[in-house]
Amino acid sequence: MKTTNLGFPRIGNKRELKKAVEGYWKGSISEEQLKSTAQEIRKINWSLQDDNQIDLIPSNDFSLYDQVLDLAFTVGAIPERFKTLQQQGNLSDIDLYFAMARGYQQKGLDIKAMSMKKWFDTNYHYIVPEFTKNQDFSLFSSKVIDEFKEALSLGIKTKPVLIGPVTFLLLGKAKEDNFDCLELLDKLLPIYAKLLKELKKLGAENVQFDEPCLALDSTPSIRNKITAAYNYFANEVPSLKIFLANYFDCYGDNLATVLQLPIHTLHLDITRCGEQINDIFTADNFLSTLHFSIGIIDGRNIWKNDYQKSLTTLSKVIEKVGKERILIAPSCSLLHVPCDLNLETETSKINQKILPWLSFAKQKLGELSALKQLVLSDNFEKEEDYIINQKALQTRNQSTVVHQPKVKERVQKLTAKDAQRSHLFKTRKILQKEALNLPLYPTTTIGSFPQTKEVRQWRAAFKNGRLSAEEYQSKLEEETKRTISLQEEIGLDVLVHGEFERNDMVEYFGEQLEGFTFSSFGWVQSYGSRCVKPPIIFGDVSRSNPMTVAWTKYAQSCTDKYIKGMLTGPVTILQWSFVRDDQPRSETCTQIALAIRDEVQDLESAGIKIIQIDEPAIREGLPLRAVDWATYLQWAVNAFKVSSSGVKDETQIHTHMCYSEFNDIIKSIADLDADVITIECSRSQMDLLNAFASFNYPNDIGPGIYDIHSPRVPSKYEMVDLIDKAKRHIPAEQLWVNPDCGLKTRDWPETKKALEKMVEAAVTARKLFTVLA
Ligand SMILES: CN1c2c(nc(N)[nH]c2=O)NC[C@@H]1CNc1ccc(C(=O)N[C@@H](CCC(=O)N[C@@H](CCC(=O)N[C@@H](CCC(=O)O)C(=O)O)C(=O)O)C(=O)O)cc1
Ligand SMILES: N[C@@H](CCS)C(=O)O
Ligand SMILES: [Zn+2]
Repeated sequence: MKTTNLGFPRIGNKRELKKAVEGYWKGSISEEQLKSTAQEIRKINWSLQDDNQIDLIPSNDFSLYDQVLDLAFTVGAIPERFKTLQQQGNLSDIDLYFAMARGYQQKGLDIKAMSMKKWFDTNYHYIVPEFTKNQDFSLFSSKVIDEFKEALSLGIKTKPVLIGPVTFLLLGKAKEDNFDCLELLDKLLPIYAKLLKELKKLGAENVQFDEPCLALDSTPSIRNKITAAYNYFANEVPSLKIFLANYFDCYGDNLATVLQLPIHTLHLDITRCGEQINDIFTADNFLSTLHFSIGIIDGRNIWKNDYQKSLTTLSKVIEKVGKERILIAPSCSLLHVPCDLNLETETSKINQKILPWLSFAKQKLGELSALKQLVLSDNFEKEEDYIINQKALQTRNQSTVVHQPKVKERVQKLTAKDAQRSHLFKTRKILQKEALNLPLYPTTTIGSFPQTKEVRQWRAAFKNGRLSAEEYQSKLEEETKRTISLQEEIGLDVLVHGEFERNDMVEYFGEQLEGFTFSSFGWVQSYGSRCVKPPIIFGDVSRSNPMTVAWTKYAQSCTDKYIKGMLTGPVTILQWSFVRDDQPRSETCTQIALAIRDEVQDLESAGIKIIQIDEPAIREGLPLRAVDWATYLQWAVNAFKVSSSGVKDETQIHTHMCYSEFNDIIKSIADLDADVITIECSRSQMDLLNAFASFNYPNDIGPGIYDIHSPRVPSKYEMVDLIDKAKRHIPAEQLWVNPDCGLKTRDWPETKKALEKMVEAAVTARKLFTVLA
């Protein structure tokens, strides 16, 4: 029996990679310095896994930006505009790579970045490969080979990780009509084969192919492609052991196919789909040579593994196939959990009572080797590792900090009425029009304004005591006031306070809610160099004090215009936190919803007439298989409605969503019954609105008319054009004008210019509307 790992976090314990990459972008460090930091991180990660006696250690799980972009780069799937850019701008390969991820606006050139999308149901974003019908592939980068050699020189023969060809093509975007990216498989496979042969020559024995597309609803054509690809590899490189990994859900209707593949090992995510063990071992057609990687350590959450449960599962598997054909593994790459719990020392903000219940990436490696030892032990119950583990779990189960009867009671007492506004939108719209008197195409922003280095430094200084609470508050109030004056000058209709007090839109709320704790160094990569520090929900959730009322009231005191109160919604707080695993997610979500409801009502009582409850993660939380959607949508929509329905009809509730496609869930979006929804739309040139239009979406919509992910300032006419496009989908009286998302990652000069143009565009669109009417 062996242990293996599927991938390790690459940002470094203290986000060394983030700092180096951003330093390189700013020009403060050289390419060599960046590469040396990257190499040091890889070395630390490999050594750590080696020290923990992991038998099969991954390589090529490292990335300077994103592993899907790495693969596109490796197989030469470089869109034409970037090939031209490289020539015109004389870019080095590394600058070409970053240009694909971030776009390029220098030397008079203006090239749009490739788009980003959520990686399955995670909060990690990948760069979407772009494919054309006549797409050619070639071996463009030797990263996979280089990193294998690098580990070899440290005495570690790794298992290189590659995203499988079928998943890679399915994740891509066809840049031309009427062609299916999967048609490119035959052209792509020889490039993979070249890599495999080269790896084999260097001594590689195992290669991991990640094919998480197998966790999605599939088709016979996709299954045929899977069969074709892995038969091809087996023929081309017969002696290489192929480790096929699917994670985040069951193999489902793909199971029969994968059980027949000429592969060495099949990886199963037991944390998400325990029942597939039974399915496999009751199937009469799996190959007697097949090995199984049992993904039993949760790669998506931070709770200690329950050794008793795991050993029971493992013993069932061993009984069927014997120890020799088993590997113990995390359920997926450890990319989705923080690096090391040991960084949370006694000075950490983390609740010290909770600490013994947790396990981050490094600790999960320890769990893997401990489990292996326990399986091999004659009397595991007497082993120290087992006793300590069970004691920690017992303390957690019995802890008084977890269970709050009053919270449970409040959830129990909820009725349908609590999740329903008093009147239908039609009536509310009239009342709100009277109360608010906003123009046609009202202009607003999504909430955050630039989180400058200064703002972050004030927060850091406040946290470590170098700035008093009064000084911190007064600095943020000044920044808020300045931002409000600016919004007034620009002529926006509905203003925001700017969210300067927030480290993050979820962590900020987590820090103030009961039942949550938060780490000091628990960073997880969200995209590129950007990281988040997900709060940890360990117990029943409630709100003991208002969280945003003082900031919002202060902002409202600076202006006669409306300030939009700004909250994060229950589903998003749930989705972007590490969630307790001892009760259903729906229960935890309802508890959060009640806490947000309290805040909404307090904002209303403080005189705030417009309140936005952000839910960018509703779509991301959708289960991977359609059969599970209805249950999720029912409780997720209900939670939002619990949070938003405790106010008067005149109070206008907004919600905001980004990174989402709405076709699949449009009915549920309508069921949220928010008075206004603002959505990210500009990159799709309003195509996203099709879903709303064909559904005759009844409430108001603000389709984003400028892309906030790029420093580029759109012209007024571009935006007038987008408003016009939106008007072709949705009646003008329902439309709002706003950017795609918050402005926290932008700089001030471009923000100011873009918002000025946006307001000018709304004014022009209003005039055009009047003329045409
Ligand atoms: C909307 N998005 C979000 C997602 N998930 C979230 N949980 N939150 C989101 O907003 N998912 C989808 C998208 C992803 N988008 C982003 C966008 C931007 C970031 C980002 O900027 N992350 C920051 C970290 C933010 C943060 O917590 N900042 C802290 C400061 C922490 C820090 O760096 N401190 C320094 C000292 C300060 C200094 O001197 O500058 C230190 O510790 O060294 C804060 O503001 O207080 C990032 O840096 O990556 C993430 C997701
Ligand atoms: N209110 C948040 C939403 C981000 S999705 C912001 O503006 O940053
Ligand atoms: Zn957003």
